[in-house]
Amino acid sequence: MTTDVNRAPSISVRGIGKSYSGVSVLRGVDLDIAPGEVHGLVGENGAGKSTLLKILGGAIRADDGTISFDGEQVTIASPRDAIAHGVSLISQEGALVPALSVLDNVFLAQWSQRGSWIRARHDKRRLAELIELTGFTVDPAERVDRLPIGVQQQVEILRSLARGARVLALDEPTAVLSEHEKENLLGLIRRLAANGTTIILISHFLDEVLSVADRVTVLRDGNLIRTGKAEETSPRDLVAQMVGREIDVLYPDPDPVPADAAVVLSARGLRRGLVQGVDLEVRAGEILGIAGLVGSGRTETLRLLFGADKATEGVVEVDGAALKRGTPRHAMAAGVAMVPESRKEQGLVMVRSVAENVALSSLPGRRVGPFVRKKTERDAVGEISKTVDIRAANPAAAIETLSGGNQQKALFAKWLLRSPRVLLIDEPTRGVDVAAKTQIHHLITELARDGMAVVCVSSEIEELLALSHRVLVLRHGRPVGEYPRGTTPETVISAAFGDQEVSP
Ligand SMILES: Nc1ncnc2c1ncn2[C@@H]1O[C@H](COP(=O)(O)OP(=O)(O)OP(=O)(O)O)[C@@H](O)[C@H]1O
Repeated sequence: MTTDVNRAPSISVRGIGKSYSGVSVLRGVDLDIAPGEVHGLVGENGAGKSTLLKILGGAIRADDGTISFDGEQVTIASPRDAIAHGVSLISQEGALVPALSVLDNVFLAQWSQRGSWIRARHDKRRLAELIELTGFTVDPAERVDRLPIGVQQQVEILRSLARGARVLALDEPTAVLSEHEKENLLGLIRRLAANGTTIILISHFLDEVLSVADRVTVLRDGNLIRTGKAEETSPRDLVAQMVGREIDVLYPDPDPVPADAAVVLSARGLRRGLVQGVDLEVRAGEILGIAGLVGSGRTETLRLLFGADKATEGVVEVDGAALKRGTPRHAMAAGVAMVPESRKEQGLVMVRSVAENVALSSLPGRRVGPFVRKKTERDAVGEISKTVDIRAANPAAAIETLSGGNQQKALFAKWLLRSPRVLLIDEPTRGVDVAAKTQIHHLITELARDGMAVVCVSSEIEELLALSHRVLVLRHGRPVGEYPRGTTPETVISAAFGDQEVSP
């Protein structure tokens, strides 16, 4: 072997193919990546991006094709093989041991190699160095299951670096990050690449990919459409290549809220944990956005509104009647639905089918809305799946076999089937491709037009300002301002930061 083990290899992928149950999801993919290159990978939900990365990371095996490093063909049959070649995959699913500390997770795989006390001292020092290098703020002693998703991802990156990764494959790493954290991560990617690490980056944020990548590859329906230099490519070009035609990805404007629209949802003095006294009102036909930094109490506020957590103080009212018991069952009976942040932990049963998951929330006694009226359940599930454009091999396919973005759409469909009066949505378009994102925005504006009251939390300030009639900004669990449509993102971001300095 002539490969210098410390240097990132050039990667050559030839004729990679993969099928599931006879359905081809990657076809004859040829790709060359230079050492130290940042290579962007884009495409619609289900295009095959994660599949390609999982093949390089040894999580799955290709049916056809070869992979070579520095001209030598290699076999990557398992994650262990990939790590031995210096390839580290950070997947959408995450791969940490929940009950262990950050330190233990970072060095777990290397435990057998050294005596325990030497290990402890060496590992602590090494982790401190890596934390400094990356600029992450992670407590080495904290259990990883107590950390927000964005920080868990940082732990995975630290683990990859501790293993000496020469190729870092990142599957939608910024989907779970706030604007500020995104900038940090993109800065780190640039620094790592400048030091010779090869980075493969999947993202639905096309501006972001173009800003950090040297070259970008577009996949569509399992085919490689084009690899081009980032500096010669625009987001519009990428969308056209991803979708196969020119499309408009402008956000729709919501209709004005009728002057006489009644208040459907109101909350006064909500408190629990991070939430330190939130008041809000949403009228029929209104979309209220909630913005704030990670830890500002955005998600926690939605959970209190839904009764997923019980408020220690305060009241929530729907149509003027208090939700006394503060449980999800009670909220649902009053017509409140919630699309949660984490599709895995809170929303979907991964081993059950798309149809079962979508139908799961339609318990006896649900309200009969436009999607269900005069239809059998199966037809209704089929129709709603079409409306949000869930791309699955068939409705009987298990949710875990869907691409990440399509899982998100299934989660959305599940709650729409109930035709709620109040829709609470946390990060509605996380992991969703640009075209599908516009569809979801249209859908939310249509639901508001039909009189639904919508509360939407999103880390994407621009999305929030485009979608909402008003944006409420939370800081340290309290509302610190309310902004109408047309406000600049910078204004909202500085309100979210408060007296802290706003990063440019
Ligand atoms: N284990 C599996 N069994 C069956 N089909 C699968 C399995 N894993 C993935 N697929 C299918 O392969 C196709 C490609 O999925 P992949 O996850 O690679 O898409 P993606 O481009 O990463 O999408 P996203 O942007 O939504 O993450 C999808 O149609 C998906 O349903």
